[in-house]
Amino acid sequence: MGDALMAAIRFNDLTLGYDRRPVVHHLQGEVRPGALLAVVGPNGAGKSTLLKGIAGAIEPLSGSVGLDRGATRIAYLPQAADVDRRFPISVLDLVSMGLWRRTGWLGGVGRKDRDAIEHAIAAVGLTGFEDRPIGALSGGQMQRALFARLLLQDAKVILLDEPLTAIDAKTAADLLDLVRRWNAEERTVVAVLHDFEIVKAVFPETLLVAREAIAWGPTADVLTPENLLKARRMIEAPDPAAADCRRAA
Ligand SMILES: Nc1ncnc2c1ncn2[C@@H]1O[C@H](COP(=O)(O)OP(=O)(O)OP(=O)(O)O)[C@@H](O)[C@H]1O
Repeated sequence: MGDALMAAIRFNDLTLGYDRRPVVHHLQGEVRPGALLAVVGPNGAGKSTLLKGIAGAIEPLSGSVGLDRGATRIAYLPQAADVDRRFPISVLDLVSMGLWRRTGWLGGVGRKDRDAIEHAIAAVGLTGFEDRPIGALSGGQMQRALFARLLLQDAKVILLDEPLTAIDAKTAADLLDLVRRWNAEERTVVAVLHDFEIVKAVFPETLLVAREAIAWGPTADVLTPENLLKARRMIEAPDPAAADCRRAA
């Protein structure tokens, strides 16, 4: 019971996949509250799948993700490619969605909420863009708007799937400042990233996945040439763990 309170996210022999085909196998471990954890690995390693599993967007094939869904609010930023920007809404509408949990679909937005929305938009440098349709934003501006929505969600656990991909250096630096701010506020941040320089500079802890956890711990201990080679080999080889899973089933 005491232990349960110590973890923000707990993986209990977690296997995730699609159509009964496992992608991430037998993950075990826990993310402590307030952790700043990078998830890295080759393309197709299962990083996005893992975030979807934590967010509850997909059900485990076996095992479980332990979190107190009632008490722990989760905010999830999907990969940019998964966000439909043809949806005809303005920046203001998009950012305001961060308050839906509080206001409900038809709930009124009071003065305090309007201030909070304004602050969030200012915090990501989008003041003046409020009425712009999201389809008319650059990739970087869209990512700023999505971060403003995350700010309003006020979640204890924040999941970011490749938040800095195809983003210029200035925007990346601004968004990383928000990540640092969340960390200072003792929120738990789990981010899928491909840029190891950013991981080393900002994320003290790293999980290297390639179908399974190859290494998990302090970033410098995880991002070694040996571990990265092991991860690449794991992805390039036929999937032996899938056979293991069938045997275990
Ligand atoms: N909706 C889906 N249905 C079936 N298979 C899927 C689905 N989404 C992902 N996969 C498969 O699961 C595996 C892991 O994909 P995932 O997107 O989790 O990897 P990733 O590590 O995030 O990769 P990348 O770095 O390329 O984004 C891949 O083989 C992929 O083809």
